[in-house]
Amino acid sequence: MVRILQHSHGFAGFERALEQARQSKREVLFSQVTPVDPVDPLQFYEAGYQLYQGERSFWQDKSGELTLVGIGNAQTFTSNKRNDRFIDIKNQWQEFLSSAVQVGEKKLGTGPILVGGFSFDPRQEAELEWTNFSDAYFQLPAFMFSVDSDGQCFLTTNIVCTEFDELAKIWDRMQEEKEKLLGFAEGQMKDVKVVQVTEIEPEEWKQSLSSVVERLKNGEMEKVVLARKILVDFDGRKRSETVLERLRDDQADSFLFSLEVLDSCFIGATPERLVKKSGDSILSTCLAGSIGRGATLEEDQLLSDTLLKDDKNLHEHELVVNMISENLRALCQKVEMPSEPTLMKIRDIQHLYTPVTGTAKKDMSVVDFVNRLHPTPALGGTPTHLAMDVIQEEEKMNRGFYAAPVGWMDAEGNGEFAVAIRSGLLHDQHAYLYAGCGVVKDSNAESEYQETLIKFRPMLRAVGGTMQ
Ligand SMILES: C=C(O[C@@H]1C=C(C(=O)O)C=C[C@H]1O)C(=O)O
Ligand SMILES: [Mg+2]
Repeated sequence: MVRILQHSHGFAGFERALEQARQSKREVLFSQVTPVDPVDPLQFYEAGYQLYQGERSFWQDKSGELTLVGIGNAQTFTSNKRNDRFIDIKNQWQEFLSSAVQVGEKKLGTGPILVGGFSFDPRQEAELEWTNFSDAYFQLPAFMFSVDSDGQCFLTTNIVCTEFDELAKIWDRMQEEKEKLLGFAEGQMKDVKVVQVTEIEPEEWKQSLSSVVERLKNGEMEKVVLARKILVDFDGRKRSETVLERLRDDQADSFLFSLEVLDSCFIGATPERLVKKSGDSILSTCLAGSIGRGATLEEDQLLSDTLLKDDKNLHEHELVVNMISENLRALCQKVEMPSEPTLMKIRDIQHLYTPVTGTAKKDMSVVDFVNRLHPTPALGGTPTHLAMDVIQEEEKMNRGFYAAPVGWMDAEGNGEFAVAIRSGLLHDQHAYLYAGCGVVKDSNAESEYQETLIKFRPMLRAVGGTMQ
């Protein structure tokens, strides 16, 4: 566990961490939390552009309880351990923290925190656009700006000390950097233009979907989520802050995230929580079954009523509820949920929604929950392993981190992960956007295709593109 020196002055703690690194000849994390004046988190993100492009992260939960902006890599954690990628990251993190020294206030959402995500299915081979991402990628930011639910702001500075470090130099440099980042004045950003939006083989995708429907009718399995991608070309490199800004304006009640890895950025605004853990309380979400929004209140209400009674959508949804509740029961003492779904309405779409709460058994980390829950039938299918094989066979693409867990975790195993849908990857002068839908035996290729068009909308709008 992290040693917390509550009353110690920052520099004293830093000296101590360095001394420890020298003695043990190992890396020792020094982590300092200081309260800071409020600034716009996106402004802080933008402040890191010049020096830390490719090493930035952004997270904002859907209830606005916590915003995290990470700038600069104090350390990255990756894994190529395929199905063991969750446990591998958890173990690396615990091992890394065993010697850490922390000074300053200890509040949830501050201190040593990893921000990142996992791949959807490690069997998929990395296509060009995903080569920067391994089976798991997490950033321990050098500078992390946190905003809590009261709007209080904190800056965590993380320094990984080694036996060779020169104490005074590093300390001074970090203090200077910190001041620069916090004092950054927003500049005028030149935005790039969309040149072209291309759907990738939509007809083939529909055919493939129809063939899966046949297999579902034969009873081979119950549900498979099939996804596809579209390609957006720009006349230059699209900056992630412009996308985040648009997403924050349009999709404020979603989880907003960005994860820069070298010259790529995985970014999105997802309504779907996988799991949140704070102390022993657990929150998860079943989200599946969709219909569009109406142009008028009456039309919208009509669509809502239709969705709440639609057997095909209720079936899609029920499979998710069954899987999530069953798996949470294995890790919780108590699990509770309403017996009927309600609606989650967001700007372009409405979904069937069932929140699930639980009380975690002892000594669990949020990663243990992620490990157990991913992939849920909201993004994989039922039964899971058969659905994953069908996805692998039928989808002519690599999902990368799309539809996979993205979020954060702290030293005590608290954290939150969302399911990274309504998302895309910025790379070179392109954005690759992803959307999928739950296919069951009553699915129809054309209407599932239409459902993906709606799901592409928020990201397409955020990158400045249009379709049709
Ligand atoms: C697969 C996506 O969304 C999932 C599929 C849904 C559906 O088919 O009804 C609804 C919500 C999500 O669980 C996506 O947005 O890409
Ligand atoms: Mg659906």
